[in-house]
Amino acid sequence: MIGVLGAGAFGTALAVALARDGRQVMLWGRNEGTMAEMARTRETARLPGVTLPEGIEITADLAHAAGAETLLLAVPMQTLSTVLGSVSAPLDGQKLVACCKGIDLATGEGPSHVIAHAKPGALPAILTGPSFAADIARGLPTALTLACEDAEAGLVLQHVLSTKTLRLYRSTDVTGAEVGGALKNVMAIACGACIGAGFGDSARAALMTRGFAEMTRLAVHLGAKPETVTGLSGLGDLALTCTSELSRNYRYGQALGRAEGFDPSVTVEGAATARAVAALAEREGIPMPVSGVVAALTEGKVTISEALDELLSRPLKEE
Ligand SMILES: NC(=O)C1=CN([C@@H]2O[C@H](COP(=O)(O)OP(=O)(O)OC[C@H]3O[C@@H](n4cnc5c(N)ncnc54)[C@H](O)[C@@H]3O)[C@@H](O)[C@H]2O)C=CC1
Ligand SMILES: O=C(CO)COP(=O)(O)O
Repeated sequence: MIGVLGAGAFGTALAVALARDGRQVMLWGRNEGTMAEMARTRETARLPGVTLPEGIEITADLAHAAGAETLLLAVPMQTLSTVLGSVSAPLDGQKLVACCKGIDLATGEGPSHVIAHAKPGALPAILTGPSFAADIARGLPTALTLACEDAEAGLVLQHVLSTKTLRLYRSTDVTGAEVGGALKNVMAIACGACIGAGFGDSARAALMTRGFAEMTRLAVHLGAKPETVTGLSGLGDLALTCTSELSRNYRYGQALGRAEGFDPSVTVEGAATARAVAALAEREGIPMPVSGVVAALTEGKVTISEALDELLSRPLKEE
């Protein structure tokens, strides 16, 4: 049995893909009324046009869902610690796969460390890479990274969670996979802002490349392998999110670039993560100029033209 905690777009899409491939899945969401409606209609507004297969048990009972041997944690990053704290069972020996992307603002940690602190007896892993929930739910071909420090558990998870259209590549470099997934959202905001402000495609390509350099610098500093950053979880997801209007982070950036408002109920992981990264970079003494500018932009501390000036006025250096 696979339990999915978080019945938003991504958790539901994963549940649909796994159930379609014959897995028994429990999908948990915190709102009883919403879950009852989902169970009745077998539909959700988060994934229009998608029918939830019968193999998905829909529940608002957290303790029940948390009993599954494998748990996919598909809640927003800044709520992960609270959600895990609401599960009273220790989850010892259970595989906890973080499906969220970001860095916890309160602790400066990625999802696997948040899991390790909340449930020290569990086996943490991360599922990350280029994939829009709508694509996964429609059964379109997708390739992701499944990273787990315990190689044996990683192998089991790779097989449990791969389907005919969802292809998982295995890694033991959890830090590298987490940093890639977290930073690509920050860079997507930067790229969206660049396009929204009319700075052009050449500027966006420069931001993606320098953003990738920042991603690599932080990941390697934290002990990751550089080749992980060039994989699906890093470069792959950066390429998708910085170039597609289907990305919420990119669209949020576009709104910033146009000095327009943005619906605060939409999940935009890169905003809080930019602030977490800026604090981490300062603490560790790592230059992360694009992340710093995105953090300042999202906090309203600089305008889009001040952000551009800040990046362009940096001392000239070697690539
Ligand atoms: N939507 C996508 O295409 C993808 C999303 N992700 C990641 O998945 C994570 C979740 O994103 P989405 O599902 O897209 O967001 P969403 O906004 O569609 O859904 C978030 C869900 O979390 C629930 N939630 C919020 N706060 C909660 C709390 N304190 N306790 C319990 N539940 C809570 C909401 O009710 C909602 O059902 C994010 O980290 C995102 O980066 C990863 C890959 C693709
Ligand atoms: O992570 C994603 C694609 O891999 C989804 O991106 P957004 O959260 O920006 O929509």
